[in-house]
Amino acid sequence: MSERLQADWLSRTDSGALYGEPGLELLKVQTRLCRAVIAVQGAQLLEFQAQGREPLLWLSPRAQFREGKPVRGGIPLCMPWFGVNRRDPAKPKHGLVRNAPWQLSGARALPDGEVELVFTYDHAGNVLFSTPFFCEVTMALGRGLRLQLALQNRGAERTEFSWAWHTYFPVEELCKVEVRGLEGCEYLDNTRDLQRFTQEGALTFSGEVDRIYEQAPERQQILTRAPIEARSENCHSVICWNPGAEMAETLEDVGEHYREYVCVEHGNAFSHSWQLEPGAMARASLHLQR
Ligand SMILES: O=P(O)(O)OC[C@H]1O[C@@H](O)[C@H](O)[C@@H](O)[C@@H]1O
Repeated sequence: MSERLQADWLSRTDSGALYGEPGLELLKVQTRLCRAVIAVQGAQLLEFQAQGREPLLWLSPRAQFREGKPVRGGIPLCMPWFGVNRRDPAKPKHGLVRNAPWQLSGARALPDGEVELVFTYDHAGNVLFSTPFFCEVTMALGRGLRLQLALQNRGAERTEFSWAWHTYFPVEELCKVEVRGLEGCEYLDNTRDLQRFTQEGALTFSGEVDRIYEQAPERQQILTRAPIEARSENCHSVICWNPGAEMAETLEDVGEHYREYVCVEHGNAFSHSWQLEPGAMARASLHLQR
């Protein structure tokens, strides 16, 4: 049973009701412009579909919905470190906010038919990441999807934060997908000890791809049957990932489904990580649309 919140376009449900796997609290958005499902844990969009268009996000048919565990698909937010923690590789990959309990702190309808949700997460500082920080994600859902991030260092020391919106996009034929908008960019190849290369032409996927593009431009297109446009502000890193057949076998929530998605992730990692002074706040945004 889903419980209606104050707005008639927003209801509370859970992963048992929607995906047959109890474990996580979910929010459902249904408006005349779109439908979306969001996990409160991690403030993670799991599904988004604009009226009359194809779904924008891929959610693994093998996704697991457990408290404190990452959900495979949608848009997890990786933070306060992206990928392997460089100071302590034993720490969990991609930081802690994707597995953390967030708060829904606002929900309102905008004049043009879009709706806006605001989620916050307040990190007190712990053994995983000692600096306290505050994070706010605003989602505007309409014919497209707009995400805004505000991150504030609430500690007493200058601290490095690296992060990305780790978006999973659905594709029909992995071997025919092209990502445009990265031509000529330098990237670090995570399948080759982070060696540096230059992207020649559009990015295609034959085998494992795991690349961190630096100084990425603001726009990319993911060419599938219904092309996807990504436009970002203040996201200087774009990370492209698909595990390929062999690595996918080792991921129990992916397996043979690796052919169904590509990740094109937007954020600031490696040389573009944010260095925030005590009290400083940084912002970024991402706009996605079919
Ligand atoms: O399985 P996870 O922790 O969600 O990470 C998935 C992938 O995320 C990508 O962003 C990384 O570049 C890859 O190296 C990583 O394998």
